[in-house]
Amino acid sequence: MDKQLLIFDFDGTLIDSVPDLADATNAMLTTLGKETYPIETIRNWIGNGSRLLVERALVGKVEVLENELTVEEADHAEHLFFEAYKNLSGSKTVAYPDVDNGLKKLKNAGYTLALVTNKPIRFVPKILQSFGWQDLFSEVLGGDSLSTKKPDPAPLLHVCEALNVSPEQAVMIGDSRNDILAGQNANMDTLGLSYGYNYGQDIRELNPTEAFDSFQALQDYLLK
Ligand SMILES: O=C(O)COP(=O)(O)O
Ligand SMILES: [Mg+2]
Repeated sequence: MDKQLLIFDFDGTLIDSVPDLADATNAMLTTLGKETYPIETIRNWIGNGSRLLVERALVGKVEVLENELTVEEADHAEHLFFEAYKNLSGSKTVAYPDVDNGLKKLKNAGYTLALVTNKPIRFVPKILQSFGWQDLFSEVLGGDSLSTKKPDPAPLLHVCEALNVSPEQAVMIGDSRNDILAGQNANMDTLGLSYGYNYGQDIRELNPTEAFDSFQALQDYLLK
């Protein structure tokens, strides 16, 4: 493939972090004396960063209506979630099959790698370190690194600028509509992965440039 820069999403693309995110969400709900949810429900609330995950858990559904929660209520719950996730993050999180090897092969093949996640940046270095990936990525941005997050194109364009690569030379790779829309909004090719978290919707419905059912298939395509 004639691209230079691969911008990866994190949760649902490289790592399966749902078990830890679900535990932290349920710990927060338990502290608040509220009903907890099964992991399969919580999986469909991931993708727009921690704040929206917390708000969705508080109302028990994906769509959070205006005025359904007070800012104070959501702030307090988010604080409880952060405390729980700080302790839990990484304990049940695993890399998807072939990701560890695949990332190293792609880097060795000459691609520049970057990471753009909607996860708050403070949780990212510890997880990268736990997989020994701290030196793989030339740029790493979290959901709160800039004033906007995916599906806004700003984080992707920021990475391109920092690495002096044009959007045409970059490709966004992710599991969620937020990744595909961010890439499309940045005028980049997009590669979708079907195994992650996309609100239960097939990633192909977002019309990515290509879509794959495994990291191995993605890797084969990129190394062709
Ligand atoms: O934190 C989230 O909501 C999702 O994170 P991601 O952007 O790495 O998939
Ligand atoms: Mg994701």
